[in-house]
Amino acid sequence: MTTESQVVVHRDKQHLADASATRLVATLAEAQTRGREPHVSLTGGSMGSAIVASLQTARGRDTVDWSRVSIWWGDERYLPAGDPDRNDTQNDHAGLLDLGLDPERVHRVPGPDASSSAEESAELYAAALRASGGGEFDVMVLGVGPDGHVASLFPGHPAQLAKDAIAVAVHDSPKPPPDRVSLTLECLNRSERVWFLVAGDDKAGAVRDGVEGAAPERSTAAQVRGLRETLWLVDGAAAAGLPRDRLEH
Ligand SMILES: O=C1O[C@H](COP(=O)(O)O)[C@@H](O)[C@H](O)[C@H]1O
Repeated sequence: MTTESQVVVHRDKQHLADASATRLVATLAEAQTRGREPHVSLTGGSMGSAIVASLQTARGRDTVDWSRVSIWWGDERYLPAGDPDRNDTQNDHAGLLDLGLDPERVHRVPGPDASSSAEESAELYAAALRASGGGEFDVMVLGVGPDGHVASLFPGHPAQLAKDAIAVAVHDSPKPPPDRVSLTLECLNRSERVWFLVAGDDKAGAVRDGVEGAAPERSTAAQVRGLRETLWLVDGAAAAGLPRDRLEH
């Protein structure tokens, strides 16, 4: 845990998605200026597709060489390629592939059509991360569930406690579908920048717990910090449980 978290509040979900997309573009462009070939981890859920959709029209979009950006996911529902409930399918439908990415650098979590089990999928995904240099992300984008989960690591679930692993199989997920693959806390915590994207009043408690550093049984989000930056990018409704002196606008 290396950085203090900052909270940035946006007017509503759309402004949050648009501002986060602009922030991502600026961060990637700056990394490329330094000669980096950046790695970004995307998220599923309500904000996952919102930021991808906003990237289509984000200011400065063309300053990024998207063909040299590597894309990963923090978690995936263990379903076949193209299943509408997969996070990557939802991001694809939001326009991910219209950005000009190199398909070789879009690293999808294998589903049951490409692996024999969620365990094997996690191993294959971890191997792909190791082959790419070890699973250190420039930007880790995370949604947060109302129960405080990030990726597919649910508070109190055994997968949350996985050690010495990059990725882990998750069974009996409290949120459907039951079988998933997730990056581990150890891996999430090797990201330069961690950005939590959260909108909606049903998430106000999860945001408060995450920002205030609640225990693992209550909040997985609270266990994740970026090496260089930890940002809670939220809308006004999701920020409702926080003291005013924690907020930036
Ligand atoms: O199932 C998932 O849920 C979380 C949060 O989703 P939301 O719809 O409550 O915003 C998401 O971040 C994760 O990637 C996904 O698999």
